[in-house]
Formats: sequence, structure tokens, C-alpha cells
Amino acid sequence: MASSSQALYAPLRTLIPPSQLPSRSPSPLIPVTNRPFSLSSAKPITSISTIGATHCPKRFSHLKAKSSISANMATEKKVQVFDSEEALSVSLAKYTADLSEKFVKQKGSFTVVVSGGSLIKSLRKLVEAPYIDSIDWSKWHMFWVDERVVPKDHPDSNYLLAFDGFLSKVPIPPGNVYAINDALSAEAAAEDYETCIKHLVHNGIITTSESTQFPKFDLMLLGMGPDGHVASLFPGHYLLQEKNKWVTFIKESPKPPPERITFTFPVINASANIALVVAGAGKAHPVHVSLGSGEDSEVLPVQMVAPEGELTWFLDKDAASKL
Ligand SMILES: O=C(O)[C@H](O)[C@@H](O)[C@H](O)[C@H](O)COP(=O)(O)O
Repeated sequence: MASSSQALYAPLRTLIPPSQLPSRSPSPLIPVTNRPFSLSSAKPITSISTIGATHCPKRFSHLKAKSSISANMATEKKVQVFDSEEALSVSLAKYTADLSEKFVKQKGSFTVVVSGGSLIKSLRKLVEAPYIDSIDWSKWHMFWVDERVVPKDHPDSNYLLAFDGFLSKVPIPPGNVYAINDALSAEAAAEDYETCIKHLVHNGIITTSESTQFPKFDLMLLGMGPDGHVASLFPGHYLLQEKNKWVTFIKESPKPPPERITFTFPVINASANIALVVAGAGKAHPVHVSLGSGEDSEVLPVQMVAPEGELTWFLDKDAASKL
């Protein structure tokens, strides 16, 4: 479906004001406090360990010719394990704030992509002192790596989750928040979001990878499911091998709701920085498979995360318990 008119961009760039959202009690996940957090509590239980260059696991060999993963063999990978999710979130806030400062200095803007799920809760320290005041929020441009095809005020909406936990607390200009158009079908919404991103590439807001020409976001903040999925890219699904599209759709997501749109791996892996934020014992298996000696019957999507830039894992000790 063609979607080239300016009118199509308007709904993409509309930040729903809280007054238009259904009345909701404050999220219990977002304790708001002005108390600065001691950075000493952010000390990883293992010192920050750099695992070195990522090597393509042998089990990827059948995918090599078909996907972009072979292009990023030199991904810098860091793994940080924290005593608690609380300590993880303190460190994640500093990491994000530091990147924001670096990119704003370098190019006058910061393009940030978020997933849904528990990641948003883990960003809670970013909307507290000192970062709430020190970050130049006016330079932020926010995107979603995936979205459920539901209205923006639906409890399943990743936009609503991010609005409640993050966006409503920071002064990012509403015009810099690129939500997915919820008035369209999954297929049309994916095409529309890709068109929006192309427009922003054309305008120089989003840069592109010199090697692949895919859009290169400054930072992607990604959660991971217990089955090793990232974004809405699920184990064994043919979308894992998408090589051309920037944004695509799925109508049979194993994780409800079934209809979603998602960035593809070539876009994910063009990123300058990716943080994989993983907490809880339920995720220990895919972490073990990705970073340790664990095995699975198939390549897990999270194993295909291999950005051109740097990959940093933020794990709590439960997620890292099998390493
Ligand atoms: O919309 C979604 O479902 C997500 O973007 C998805 O990729 C999520 O990040 C993982 O499923 C982890 O979610 P949890 O952290 O809540 O387990």
C-alpha cells in the first residue's frame, strides 16, 4: 500500500497527551523519587568483562549466506552482570545518558529505539535525578523496534507502556516521538513506519550504515523473551531471514497479541549501539545459549543480534545464573 503523503507522517508523530489517555492509576512499576542513586550500588557482581569479538557460532552456518549476520563478525561485545535488577537499571541509565551526551555533541541529535516489555521499567532511573535534568531531551528522537497492532490507548500497546513509564516524564518534543500508526493494518503499518524512517533518513535525522545502507540508529534498547526472541522476531520464524525490508509484520506472533510490526535484523544490526537488557531466571537458558555453553535445537533470534557497533548485555544475576 502506498503511503507517501505528509498526512501519513502526522499520526506517526503524534504524542498522545495524558489527558486523552484513559484514566489510569500511576504505574506501580515506576517509583518516582528524587533521591539520587549511589553509583556504587551499580557495581557489577563480576567486574565488567569484555568477552571480545563475537564469532559466528557454527550453528549459524546455514544462515550465513542469507542474512546480514555474517557482516558483523567484529561486533564489540560487553557483558555486565549485576547483583539485582535495581543495580542494572542504575547502570543502564548512566550508559544511556553517556551515549546521549556523546551523540548530541557529535551530531546534534540522538536516535533511540526501544522495545516493549520489562525494558521500560528498567529505564526508570533515566527519568530521575541526575539524568532527568542533565540529558538534552530536546535532541532525542524515539522509535519502537516493535509494536503490537492495537490502539495506542490499549493495555497491550508498547507506545502506551513507554508513555506511562518514560515519555510522559521527560521533555522529548512530541514531534520527535515516532509512534506506529495504529489506524492501519499490520501490513500497512509496517510499510508506513518504513516510509517514515526513509523520510527521516532523507532529512538526515537518521544516519545510514556505510556498509549496508540500512538505517543506523544511535542506540537500540532491547529486551529478550524467555524463548530468545528479540523485537517481534521469534525462533524458527521466516522473518529472521528477511534481508531487504526495514520494517515488517507478523500476524501469528507466539507471544500475544498476535499482530505486530517489527524492525528486521538488517536494521537492528546496523545500529551503532545495542543494549540487551535481560533480568530474571526465566531467561537464563537463552542467555546460557548466547553467552555460554548452552545449546538449543535452533538458532535463537538473540544470537543473531550482532551490530556494526557495540553490543552491551545488561544481565541481573538470575538471568546470568547458568553462565
Ligand atoms: O512487544 C514486545 O513484546 C517486545 O518488544 C518484546 O520483544 C519484548 O522486549 C520481549 O518479549 C521481552 O519482554 P519482557 O522483558 O517483558 O519479558
